[in-house]
Amino acid sequence: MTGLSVRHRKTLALDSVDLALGTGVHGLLGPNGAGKTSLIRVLATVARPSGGRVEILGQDSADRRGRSAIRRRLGYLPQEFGYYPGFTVREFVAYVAWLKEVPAAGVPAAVERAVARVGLADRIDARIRTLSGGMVRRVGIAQAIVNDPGVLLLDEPTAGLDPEQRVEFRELLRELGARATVVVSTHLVEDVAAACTEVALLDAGRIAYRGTPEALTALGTASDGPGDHPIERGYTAALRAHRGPGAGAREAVR
Ligand SMILES: Nc1ncnc2c1ncn2[C@@H]1O[C@H](COP(=O)(O)OP(=O)(O)OP(=O)(O)O)[C@@H](O)[C@H]1O
Repeated sequence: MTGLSVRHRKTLALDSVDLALGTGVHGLLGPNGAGKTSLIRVLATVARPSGGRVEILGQDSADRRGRSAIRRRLGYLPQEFGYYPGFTVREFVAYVAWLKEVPAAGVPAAVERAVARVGLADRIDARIRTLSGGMVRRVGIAQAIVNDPGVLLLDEPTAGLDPEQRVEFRELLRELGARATVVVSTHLVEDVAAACTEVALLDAGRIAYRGTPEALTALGTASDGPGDHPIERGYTAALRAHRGPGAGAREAVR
């Protein structure tokens, strides 16, 4: 994306962001209101930017045909994930497969594979309304991966997952990131440290930091800022450097 801006009435949620994302798992970090959801919604083609250009999988998202092509190859788990409570897991994930134009003959196997990958094979014929919050979140992840997406966008996917499920989910992220471009917005820096190949830190609609989780951790090791874990200290150090005046700020940005 180049020069990407998103405005909500008077709020500039994204301010001319340039970002290129390739295969791998990209952790999108930032304080509340930094613009993470606004960025993911534009990448998911559910929101139009106010300015700038977005190219996804070689297609221009400003172009109607480009958007249709992108949507077939995209997986998206929104922060507020809408589903039909009366559907079974199998019915719901199959419905999304159909929306994504997965060839009909391949749908049953694709659904079973996606549901198994999130550890819900034994609940595949349960109605979604009978599942726990964490299980519903996993249904959300299953629907996002059913079309074997080239770009997978997950907005706070680990919210509501218990620690064991989070560990399993990180493993799944690493697997998915081997072949796809995965963007994960999260407040949990441990998830980033464990599963991401790259980090983008947003602050007030701008990129405050880009680097590997290891580099962010190293920034934390060198800082005496707040945080219980070096990557948390790296997060606060990068934010402070971005916000503060002087040469230090520029150094931390790049
Ligand atoms: N529909 C909307 N109408 C007005 N302002 C909005 C709307 N959606 C987002 N905003 C504003 O845009 C800015 C960016 O919001 P966004 O939801 O993208 O941030 P975020 O990084 O995802 O935050 P969080 O971590 O709290 O989910 C915030 O200032 C928010 O108040």
